[in-house]
Amino acid sequence: MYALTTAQMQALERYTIETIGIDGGTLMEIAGNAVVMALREHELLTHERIAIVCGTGNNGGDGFVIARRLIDLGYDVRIGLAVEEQQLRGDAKTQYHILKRRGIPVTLLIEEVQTTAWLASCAVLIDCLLGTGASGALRGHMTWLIPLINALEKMVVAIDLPSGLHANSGEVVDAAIEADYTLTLAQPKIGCYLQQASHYIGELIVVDISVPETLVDTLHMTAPTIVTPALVKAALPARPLDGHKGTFGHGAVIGGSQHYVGAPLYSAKAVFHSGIGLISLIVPEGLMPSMMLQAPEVLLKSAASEDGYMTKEGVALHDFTKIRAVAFGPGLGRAAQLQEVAAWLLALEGPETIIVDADGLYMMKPLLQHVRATGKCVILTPHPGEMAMLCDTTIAEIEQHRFSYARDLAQKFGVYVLLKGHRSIVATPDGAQWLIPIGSSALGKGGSGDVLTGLILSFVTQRVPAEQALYTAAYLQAETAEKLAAQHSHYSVTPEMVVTHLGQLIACFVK
Ligand SMILES: NC(=O)C1=CN([C@@H]2O[C@H](COP(=O)(O)OP(=O)(O)OC[C@H]3O[C@@H](n4cnc5c(N)ncnc54)[C@H](OP(=O)(O)O)[C@@H]3O)[C@@H](O)[C@H]2O)[C@H](O)CC1
Ligand SMILES: [K+]
Repeated sequence: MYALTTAQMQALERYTIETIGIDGGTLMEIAGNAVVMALREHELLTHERIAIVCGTGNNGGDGFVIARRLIDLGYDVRIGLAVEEQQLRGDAKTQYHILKRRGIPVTLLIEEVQTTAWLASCAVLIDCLLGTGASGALRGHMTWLIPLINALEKMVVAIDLPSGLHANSGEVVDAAIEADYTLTLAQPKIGCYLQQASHYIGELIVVDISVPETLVDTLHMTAPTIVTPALVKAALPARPLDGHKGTFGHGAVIGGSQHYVGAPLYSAKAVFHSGIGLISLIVPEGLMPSMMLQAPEVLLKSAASEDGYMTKEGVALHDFTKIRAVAFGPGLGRAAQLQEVAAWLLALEGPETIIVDADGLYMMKPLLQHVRATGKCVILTPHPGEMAMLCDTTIAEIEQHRFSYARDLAQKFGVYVLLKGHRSIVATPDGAQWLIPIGSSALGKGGSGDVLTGLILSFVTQRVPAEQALYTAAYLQAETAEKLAAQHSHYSVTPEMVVTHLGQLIACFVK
């Protein structure tokens, strides 16, 4: 499954019509019928009255097909048109005339008081006002109709996209339908994962309309792959029955400073709950007493420090020859000597992979142009604020163009990037991207980033390829947090709870 732009979706549609030979009218008929099947399969219909509201374009045309088919199946359906009849064009106009010839009435929704009463008499509202063709601020009757639909607080199912949500950017100019469910056609649109889109989308269901996913390859498109449970299951490291500590590998966390004691501990604990063989935790010497008894499974190592921050000499005393991967940054702080640690780490023989998080990102930024020459696999895991620092721009700019900033950073320096957020993105040096379609507000707490870093470290140490380790870690953390939030609320789930409950989710995947 891919997240596509409007232009890409239109290219797939054009290919299906012009090259495969399924004409536009037939495609609309297939789409409408497929939506009806999905509505029934997901039990979104009621035997009370259903209203289908339609606009000028093909999204409205889909609505006419859906309405006709539901009527044929015995549902009590009302159809509303939010534009004048003469504004209809192409396949939508054809479908409108099919309704007319069938004697099915269509109500014009061009007057607010009557429309309110009309909508209020229905239990479910199906939104076919605008789809991928929407642009700019709302115009005409949509300006009052969309807020009115939201105010009625009925169950709303949006077809293809919630009307008013921009398919490419996730932007909402004035208002957009706040759907309970969005039945998107063929493939999800990229805007469903950007900005505030999740507020409008509700549950996203993808409907197959005979525009197959394989066309994305046929047409050589580059689009982010949406991470599914199947991809996560396939990426989990093998666990041979006779495996031992050496099989599952030795990783290290370098972090902690006088002000941040908990962060590296969270990373180290997450590592241990996800299959690694051995974990070393290297912290400034002053932190040793407070860490001693907190995680007995961790090999705790002290590094000489100055002003509460570790020194290169202090870290370099330790043996890294058997360590496969290092996470650099949790609780590290920022100090000039830490830049020396970063430079030493990049040049270090032994660890094949370096994961850079939190303040480590600030220390690594001036060195990024040297990454390619080292031949190491370097993974950056910024949140939007850290990404803005790395790209010398603002958070707002990053949030508006998440996919392009992640891809450009990865390609510029030959690094792997996990741009965190409500919908995290993975980008690789060769331009591939993955999108994690889930997230959790329960993770909006200090410590969550450290847990994620630990999970990534654990998976790469177990020799999971970097991009798979990134999307698997992010997916498992978000899903665990959501499952916990269902029991304990989004307010109360802590990073520690996520760590200790990860195993329940992993168990479901490896069954
Ligand atoms: N993906 C597929 O393979 C298929 C998709 N289908 C459906 O088609 C729509 C896309 O259809 P399209 O006609 O391109 O676009 P819309 O239905 O979104 O309508 C666009 C018209 O709406 C008006 N418009 C645009 N922006 C606004 C606005 N901000 N306010 C008010 N009105 C707006 C505009 O009309 P004008 O008369 O004002 O010019 C646009 O022309 C896709 O989403 C699917 O639902 C196919 O049915 C099956 C295959
Ligand atoms: K819609």
